Amino acid sequence: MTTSTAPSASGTTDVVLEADGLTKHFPVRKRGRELLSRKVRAVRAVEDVTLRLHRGRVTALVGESGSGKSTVARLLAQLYPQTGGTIKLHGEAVSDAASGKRFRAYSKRVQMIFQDPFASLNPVHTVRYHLTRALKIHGNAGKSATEQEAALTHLLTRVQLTPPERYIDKFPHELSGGQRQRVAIARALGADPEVLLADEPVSMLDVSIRLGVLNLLKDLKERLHLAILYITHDIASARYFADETYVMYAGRVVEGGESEAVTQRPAHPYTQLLIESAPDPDRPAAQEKDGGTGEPPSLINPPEGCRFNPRCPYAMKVCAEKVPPRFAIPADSGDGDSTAHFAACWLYGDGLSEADKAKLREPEEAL
Ligand SMILES: Nc1ncnc2c1ncn2[C@@H]1O[C@H](COP(=O)(O)OP(=O)(O)OP(=O)(O)O)[C@@H](O)[C@H]1O
Repeated sequence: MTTSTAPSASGTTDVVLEADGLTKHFPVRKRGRELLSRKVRAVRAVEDVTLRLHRGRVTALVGESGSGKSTVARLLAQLYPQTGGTIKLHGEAVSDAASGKRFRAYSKRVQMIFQDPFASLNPVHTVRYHLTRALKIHGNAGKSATEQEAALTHLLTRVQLTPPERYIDKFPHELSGGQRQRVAIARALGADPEVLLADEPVSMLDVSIRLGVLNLLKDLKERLHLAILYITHDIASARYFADETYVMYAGRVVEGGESEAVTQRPAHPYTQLLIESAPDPDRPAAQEKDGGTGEPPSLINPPEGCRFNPRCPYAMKVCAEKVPPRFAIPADSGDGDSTAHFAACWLYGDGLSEADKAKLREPEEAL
């Protein structure tokens, strides 16, 4: 059974931001003999991505480097125009927010946090400058100096940089990586947004402080009911931190659903590979896989059908011919919402024999 609309793991209708069929192709500059050809070459970075972000929920977008995660975030932030598909905020199409005024109105509601807290703050300006600017741009600085000061104090307290007076006049170089990322988050909150798009917000931080920043984002989700997109390479952190998880491979979403289901009962062979190759302290090192055979494909000439098919141990003829739609994965108990978990994989297609499905549970035999 295919799922007609993008399934929501939450079952809620409180969708804040949604993408349908989102596609981004980056044209490649022609060289040499290509100059004579009319053919337009492009990096097909994001292809037909459908996802929903819900109020008060964290949605993880997981995948290896180059799978298109950051491009999805930048499209959702309207930093790039999309090649195809639609983006809706509270049901209203926002595809052309590129112009100054409309972009500002949009970015007030949808804010982005970048991976590198060292690059995202201007080294010649203090925390006060960064936060005041954000408050002013988005009309949240109040009507008097006292109100502005109160708004600054409130922002720093929100991101647990307390007492605020210890941080407010510091320059970025006087702060640790974790503190800088908290300032970047405070700056985003200065817009009073509904959506935070967090592009690998902890991957450049020391392991010891990552959890603190993730817990802060979780706290913001709960207190401010923000819809958060959490982009990561680390599927283990998605289980801990995200309510829903989508897995991307080579520009396409291959699996999605409640994080618990996706991480504990991964259905797509790529998700299984991702989980098997993630470091796990409870598993002997000898059992860890090395990421499987092969490399991610070229996105200029991606494989026909399922983009994972050249690496997939279960690949069938159809996998190299047709792009698989999203197939619902029934809950273990059989009584769950079967639309909550899906995999874009022909192994779950109608007509697949029980013997073929059983192979999925016995990967060694299938190989
Ligand atoms: N501005 C651009 N011009 C051309 N190609 C681009 C551009 N931005 C991204 N790409 C290509 O699009 C593909 C997806 O890149 P993207 O950065 O979205 O992946 P990612 O999953 O976020 O990777 P990482 O985890 O390394 O950031 C890559 O092949 C990348 O080289």
